[in-house]
Amino acid sequence: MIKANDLTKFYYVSEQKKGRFATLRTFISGKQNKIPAVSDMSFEIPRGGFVGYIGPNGAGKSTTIKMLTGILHPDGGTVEVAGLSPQRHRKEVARKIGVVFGQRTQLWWDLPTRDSFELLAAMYKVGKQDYDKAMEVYAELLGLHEFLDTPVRKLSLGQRMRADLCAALLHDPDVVFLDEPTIGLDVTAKTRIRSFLKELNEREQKTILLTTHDMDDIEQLCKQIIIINHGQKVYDGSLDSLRELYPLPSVLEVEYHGRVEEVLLPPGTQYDAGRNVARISFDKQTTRPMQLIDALGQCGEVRDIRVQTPKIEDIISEMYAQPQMV
Ligand SMILES: Nc1ncnc2c1ncn2[C@@H]1O[C@H](COP(=O)(O)OP(=O)(O)OP(=O)(O)O)[C@@H](O)[C@H]1O
Repeated sequence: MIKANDLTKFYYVSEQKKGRFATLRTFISGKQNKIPAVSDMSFEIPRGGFVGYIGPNGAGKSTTIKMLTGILHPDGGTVEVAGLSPQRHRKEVARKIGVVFGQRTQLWWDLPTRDSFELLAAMYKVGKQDYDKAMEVYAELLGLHEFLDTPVRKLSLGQRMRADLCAALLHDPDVVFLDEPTIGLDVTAKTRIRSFLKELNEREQKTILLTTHDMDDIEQLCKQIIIINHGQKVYDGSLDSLRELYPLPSVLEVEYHGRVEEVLLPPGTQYDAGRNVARISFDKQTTRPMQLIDALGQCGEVRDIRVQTPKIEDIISEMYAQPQMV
């Protein structure tokens, strides 16, 4: 459904002069540096795939999405979405894809949410029957009824994200690109969006490419992950295989009120007497955090519990610490 072949993109950035009148001298010199944002990127995503496209800040994720959606022209390589080139067949591809940028909205700020949907449906030439059917399904699944008549600027972030998802799906695209759809949302809002995306992929067989910095999004949703760093692909496969290659533990931290029975702490626990905090590493695949919470709860009166899961940045650091695998 999506094919990228040696996809490459450079940006040209003015060479910054230093010292007196730096801005003016930068402007006059006109010298530009060529910065590779994406280099020789190749991957394939099958119909019905759910792919996490991940990497640290500045890795080249948004630049790739912009090339896949036809917003940017590649400097090298080719891309195909639903059998078409987004650059040569931009309009046809636009009908086959839906895009959500978590940081921006495609809805009209001052209009009631419903009016934005109607405008988008008219732009995509969605017939009345299809529009009504899509609204019936998505408004229900995303819980939009309560704010359909509210202006977009008055929506909470979670409500706006749900509305943006609906807007991206009204023309029934085969492929959905999601750039950080859960950014800034609370746990309940994230859970709601994730279960919707799962259903969209499983029931409607939409092909989804998701960029995110949230490992829980990846764990709960993605069948395939592609990791990029400095514009290059460093991993393409399942999360389970990645975990086997780079096992990284989660960490449970328990903070206590008052005295702690240190002798009862499970083996491997580090206890920081100054902060009254116990820390233990565990593998989420083999150990349930509840078992450890129970054990640590026996050692004193618990004030707070925190679980830290490995971050994608940690996995990438680990990959570079073991370069033979990259
Ligand atoms: N318009 C631009 N002009 C010049 N350089 C750019 C431009 N857009 C992005 N870049 C640079 O290209 C590289 C890749 O940027 P990109 O936005 O694709 O990364 P990203 O992985 O999406 O990052 P983030 O997770 O922070 O959104 C970065 O070094 C960035 O500074």
